[in-house]
Amino acid sequence: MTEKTAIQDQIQGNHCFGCGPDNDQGLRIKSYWVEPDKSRCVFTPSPFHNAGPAQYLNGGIIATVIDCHTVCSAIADGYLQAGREAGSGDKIWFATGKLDIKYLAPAAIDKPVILEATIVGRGPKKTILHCELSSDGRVCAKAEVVAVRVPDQW
Ligand SMILES: CC(C)(COP(=O)(O)OP(=O)(O)OC[C@H]1O[C@@H](n2cnc3c(N)ncnc32)[C@H](O)[C@@H]1OP(=O)(O)O)[C@@H](O)C(=O)NCCC(=O)NCCSC(=O)Cc1ccccc1
Repeated sequence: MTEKTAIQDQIQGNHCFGCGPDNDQGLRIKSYWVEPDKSRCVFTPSPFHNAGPAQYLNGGIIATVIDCHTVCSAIADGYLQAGREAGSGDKIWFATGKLDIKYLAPAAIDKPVILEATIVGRGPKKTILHCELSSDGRVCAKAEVVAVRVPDQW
C-alpha cells in the first residue's frame, strides 16, 4: 500500500491553504500511505511559522497540518473503499467536521514534524482518524478528527 505519489498529488482541484497543490501561498503538505489505514507526512516549518516564542511552532499551523493530513487521508481512503484509483471519476470529497487536539509539548520551529494518521472508524458518511504529531522524537500533539463526506461540488 506504500505509494510514491503523494495523496495530495492524486486529488484534483485542491486549493486548500494547508494541502492544496493549487495554492501557491500554502503549506503544500504531502501525505503517503505507509500501511493499510496508516498515513505519514513530514512537514518542515519555515521560521515565520513560529508561535509567540520564536523557537516554537505555531499552534494553528499544527492544527492545519493535522487537519489536512487526516482529511486528505480520508479522501484517499474514500476512493480505496469505492474500489477506485484516487482522483479518478466523480470527485470524492470530505470536510473537517471535528478536530480535537491535545497539545502535549512544544514543537521546535527548526525541526521537521512527523504526522502519523490512523483510520479508526468508517461510517457511510464519515471517517474517524487519530493523528500524532512528533518533533525531535517526542509526541507534541494528539488529535481525533471526524472527516465528513460532502458533495463533490462542495
Ligand atoms: C459537512 C458537515 C461537516 C457535516 O454536515 P451534516 O449535514 O451535519 O452531516 P450529517 O448530519 O450528514 O452527518 C454525517 C455524519 O457525520 C457526523 N458528524 C457531522 N458533523 C460532525 C461533527 N461536527 N462532529 C462529529 N461528528 C459529526 C454525524 O454525526 C454523522 O454521523 P453518523 O453517520 O450519524 O454516524 C457540515 O457541518 C459542514 O459543512 N461543516 C463545515 C465544514 C468545514 O468548513 N470544514 C473546514 C474546511 S474542510 C478542510 O479544511 C479540510 C480539507 C482539506 C482539503 C480538502 C478538503 C477538505
